[in-house]
Order: sequence, then C-alpha cells, then structure tokens
Amino acid sequence: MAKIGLVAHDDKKDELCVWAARHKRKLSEHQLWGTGTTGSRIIEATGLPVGLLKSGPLGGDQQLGAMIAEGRLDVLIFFIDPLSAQPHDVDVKALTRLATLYDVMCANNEATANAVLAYL
Ligand SMILES: O=C(CO)COP(=O)(O)O
Repeated sequence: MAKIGLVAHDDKKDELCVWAARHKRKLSEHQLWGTGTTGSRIIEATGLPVGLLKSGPLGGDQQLGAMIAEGRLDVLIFFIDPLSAQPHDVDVKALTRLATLYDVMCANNEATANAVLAYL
C-alpha cells in the first residue's frame, strides 16, 4: 500500500476528480492524502477516504512537503496549472523540489499519473 498525495490547482481540480473517479478501485488500495480543497472535492467525487491537510495556499503544500521529507509519502499526484500564476508559487516550487530531492514519484499531468498508478 502506497501513501499518495493528491493535489490540483483550481483549473485542474475537475480533471483530477474525473481521473480519481476513473481509478477509484485502484486508488482504494492505497492511503490517500490531499490538500484541503482538492481532497474534499475527491471525497465528494469518489467517496474514497482522503486525509485532509490545510488548503494549499494556507500551508497544505508545505504539509505534503514535510511528509515527503519525513518519508511519509511515496507518490505525489499534483496536477499543476501551467497557464495561471499562483499566489503561493514558492510553496508549489518547494513541494515539487522536495519530491525531486527525495526521489518521490511525482506526476504533474494525467498521462504521468496513469503511468505511476499502473506501476503501483
Ligand atoms: O493550491 C494547491 C496546490 O498548490 C491546492 O490547494 P487546495 O487543494 O486547497 O486548493
């Protein structure tokens, strides 16, 4: 069982919810964590249990980063919106940086998320 973090920027939340619903059975085999809004939307969309952290801009990205640094997260599924500026861009960069540093599987789009989930 892998520990998976789920995050999406606002314009990507629908896409992540549809993806999570499509992969509900496989995701149910793993322990799920999400930033506040994304995690709540995934619970609504799938009924899967998701541990809720703070909303991303309020520290949720940093909480996921801390989980990575402490070895408590195996996979990060983070649908980033490449077309919008984020007020908390430094947090976004810190999270993806820690995922890279700690060699955590990190999927920033649907194609990669599919590949990661197929691997698990
Ligand atoms: O901002 C986010 C990722 O950077 C996600 O946070 P929310 O899921 O709370 O919207």
